[in-house]
Amino acid sequence: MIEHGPGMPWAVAHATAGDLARPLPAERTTPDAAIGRILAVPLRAAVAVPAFDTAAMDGYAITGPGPWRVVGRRLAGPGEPVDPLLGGTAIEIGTGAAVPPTTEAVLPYEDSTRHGDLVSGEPRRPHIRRTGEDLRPGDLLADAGRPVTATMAAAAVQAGVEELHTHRPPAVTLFVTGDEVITSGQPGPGQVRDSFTGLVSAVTARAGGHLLRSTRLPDDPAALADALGRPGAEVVVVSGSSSAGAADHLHRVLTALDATWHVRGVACRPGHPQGLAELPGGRWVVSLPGNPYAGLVAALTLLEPLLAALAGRAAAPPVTAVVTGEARLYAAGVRIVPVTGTRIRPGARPGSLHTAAAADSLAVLSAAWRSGDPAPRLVLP
Ligand SMILES: Nc1nc2c(c(=O)[nH]1)N[C@H]1C(S)=C(S)[C@@H](COP(=O)(O)OP(=O)(O)OC[C@H]3O[C@@H](n4cnc5c(N)ncnc54)[C@H](O)[C@@H]3O)O[C@H]1N2
Ligand code: MOO
Repeated sequence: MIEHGPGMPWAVAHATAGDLARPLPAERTTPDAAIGRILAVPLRAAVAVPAFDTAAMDGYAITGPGPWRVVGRRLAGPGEPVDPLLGGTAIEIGTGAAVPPTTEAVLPYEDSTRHGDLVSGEPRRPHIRRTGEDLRPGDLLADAGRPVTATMAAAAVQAGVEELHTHRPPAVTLFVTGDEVITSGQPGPGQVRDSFTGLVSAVTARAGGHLLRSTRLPDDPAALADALGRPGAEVVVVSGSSSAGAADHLHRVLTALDATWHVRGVACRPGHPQGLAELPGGRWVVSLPGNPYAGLVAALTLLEPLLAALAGRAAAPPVTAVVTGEARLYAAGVRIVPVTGTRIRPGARPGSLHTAAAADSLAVLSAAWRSGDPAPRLVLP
């Protein structure tokens, strides 16, 4: 059962979830498969960029004083190296083609005049991208700990990198408890439709993990114990069953499984009965209160920082920004309210998501907060 008293201060709970877990081991993947993951080792160029002396314009590769006699043509594409250019000669060249050794400049078509096989003009700039002038093998592209973006993956490919070393993304399984919860169709009398699976999936993906599956469980301690005891994902999320009711078995089951509690109740409204525990063997259990808005608060307070840490992201305190408006503050902890821009959206209740649906973030208001003061922000998924 949830401990009596207000519970762990919200900021301590949030920081604890981000500090507890070490990043999962690194894996090698293609650059594209690494997008969204976190670099486990620095990313360095494998080859020079450009890899060869390259024409930067369409025109003529020239050397020596003009006019130049055009002795050949080279367009971008594979091919044996061409012979060095002799003084007073030129070859017609395409952007991206390897320039012949000894080329002094590429004369763009628009700066040149051609009569028969003679070309003349005034080279104003070399228009040659020299081997390695952007990157040399071993140059640093990104430090360990950086998230791999699509741009970074493309830069890695350009620098000849075939594999990136990134932390394995944490896998999550969600157990949706509650005899009253249905996962499809319109609820009948006494039933509610599951609103956790989509939210947990989105928060998980944003933190760098992936939701393996969501399974509904009845309010039955044996079913819950069996589900938690089975090997599987690194992180098990349980929605509902977090509180004091006759059907709320999670705390008893975790005690029976010899779990260690790291967070057991948080001094916040809503979301008070949330928790974070560790099973023998190292799997994590995150307990989300069944009230959907309270569960969302818990997903952003405990699940997201835990997953981010497992995915290899450095823990960071939440961004703080000014909040204006009115809220009923909670004397023994924080009140967590939906906010659009700086403005509080009034009327959020633990069981309902519609107020948060119209907001862009949640603001964490201390008992001392006054309109216009900054407060930590949790961006809504
Ligand atoms: N005597 C006490 N009662 C309650 C306390 C308390 O401290 N003492 N805490 C209240 C608070 S705060 C919350 S939050 C809830 C937490 O409840 P549980 O986590 O045990 O969840 P349930 O009782 O199963 O459900 C609560 C509520 O949420 C609805 N629900 C559950 N799962 C889903 C789902 N997947 N999708 C949509 N809605 C869901 C469920 O039908 C209930 O209405 O306990 C208070 N009680
Ligand atoms: O804190 Mo419950 O988490 O109010 O709805």
